[in-house]
Formats: sequence, C-alpha cells, structure tokens
Amino acid sequence: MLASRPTARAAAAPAARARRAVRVVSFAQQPAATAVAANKASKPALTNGVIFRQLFDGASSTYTYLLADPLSLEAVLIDPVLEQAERDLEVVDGLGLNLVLTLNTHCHADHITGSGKLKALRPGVRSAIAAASGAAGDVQLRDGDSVPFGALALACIATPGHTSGCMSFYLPPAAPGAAGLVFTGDALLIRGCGRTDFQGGDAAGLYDTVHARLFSLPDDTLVLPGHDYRGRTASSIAEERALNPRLTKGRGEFVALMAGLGLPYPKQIDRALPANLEDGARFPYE
Ligand SMILES: N[C@@H](CCC(=O)N[C@@H](CSS)C(=O)NCC(=O)O)C(=O)O
Repeated sequence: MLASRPTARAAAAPAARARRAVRVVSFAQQPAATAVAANKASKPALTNGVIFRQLFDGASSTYTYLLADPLSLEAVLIDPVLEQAERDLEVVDGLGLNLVLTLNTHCHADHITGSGKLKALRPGVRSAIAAASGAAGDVQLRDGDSVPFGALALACIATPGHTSGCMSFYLPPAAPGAAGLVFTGDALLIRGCGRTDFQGGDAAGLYDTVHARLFSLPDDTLVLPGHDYRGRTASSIAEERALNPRLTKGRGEFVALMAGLGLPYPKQIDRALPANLEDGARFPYE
C-alpha cells in the first residue's frame, strides 16, 4: 500500500540508516556551495514531493535531472552536460536552490560531463560517480550507498551492463502517496536499454541486473532515463516490465539481439571518454 511505504525523508533518518547499515556518503565537510538568493518568496513547484526538473541537451539527446529537497533547498544535478553548465546553473539559481553535488550515472561515451565546470563555477560543489567506473570524482560510490541532500537521500543501485560502472539512483516516495523516482542512466531506457558493445558492456549482466534490481522496484516508480532519441520523457517500472521490447525477451534472445544491434560508435567517444575519466575537470576540451 502506498501509505505504508517509507518515504525518502524517513529513509534518511539516522535510526533507519543505522538499522540498514547503509553507508551514508558524506559530502558536507566541504563548505556549502554559495546559495544564490533568488526569488525566495515564490516556492518551486513540487513533483512527487520533491523539487524536480528534467533538462535536455539536444546535441547528445541527454537528460540532466535537477532534484532538490523542498525544506533545505539543497540540490543535486544528475548527469550534467559540459555545454549546458550555465543553463543548469540558471535553473538552480532561478529556483533559489543551493547546488551541493553533481552525480554521474556512469562514465559517458557520447558527451563530456558538466561536473568539472560546475565545480569550477560553484566552489564547494562536489562530484560523485561509481568507483567501478574507474572515473575520477570527489565521492566514489558503491552499491547500497545513500546520498543525502537535505533531508532526502538517493539510494545507489549498481546496474552494470551498459558499462561495468553504471549506477542507478533511486529516490523513494518523498511524500505519502507519491511515487518514487529512479534515474537509470543508460541501463534502462524507455522501451529500450543501453548498448553493451564497449566499456565493459555485458548484455547478460545488463539483463540480470535490470530484472533483479530495477524491475523489483514498486510498479509506479517513475523511470527517468539518461537519454531518449524519440522525444519520450518518462516511463514507469510497471510499463517497462510489461512493454520494453528488449527486456521482455528471454535472456538468450536478449543477448543475441544486443550482439546484433550494429550501432555506430558515438561520434564524441574519443573526446568524451578521456575527459570523463578526469571528471570533465580540464575544460574547455577541443
Ligand atoms: N548517435 C549517438 C549515440 C547513440 C548511442 O549509441 N546511444 C547509446 C547511449 S550513449 S553511449 C545507447 O546505448 N543507445 C542504445 C540504443 O539502442 O540506441 C551519438 O553519436 O552520440
């Protein structure tokens, strides 16, 4: 029942943390990022109990997500894109939020992360990525970690397969009756999934991890992918479990399908991978 589910706020409570022995990733020892006093009189609209914006980069068809705790106004950006750093900060500042963290779902091959530039523009902001990605980041995440922002927290779910270091971020329902949100990067796309032909890609592993770790989330959880190439914005766990044309296949058929995709390599791969391994820190890149 919806009402009996723990909310994200409750999940971040110290007692709950201790019971589950979750490693709570701390990034609070850094000075807080400078809050820009924007229009404090107006309250940003909430989506499922949280401040939420889906931002798009047309060149790479990448979604960047802004999430913030409505009480503390602490904000995180998931999968920021280098060329959109100023745009992202305009949205953050316009809503009067305090950006504390950038998170990457994986070491991207098609665009350079905005983490390095955002950190340079906002000293005090920190970056995080899965340790298994091999990429630099102030915080190295592991499966099961809890990433707090204000009174809310994202749960880290390792979802390797597109790359060996892919991680999804799950925000449990942030208010009674609200749906949870899961940021799946390129592990689970709307009616699709990430390719598995480079960076430690593993089709069988992706199939297993999506079925075991993502399809086991509550049905109404909103699926928020890292990309969409056809204008779609969101899905749900129930929809993808029932309708995803790749992942509803049997495991063997899925592996064969992925081996035969024959997709061209991303145009920016030779530029993006080395830059992302160093957290996009040495921008501007050629
Ligand atoms: N044409 C784009 C790259 C398109 C692509 O390969 N997308 C990846 C995610 S970014 S590495 C993917 O996994 N696609 C899955 C699919 O089925 O298309 C470019 O050149 O950047």
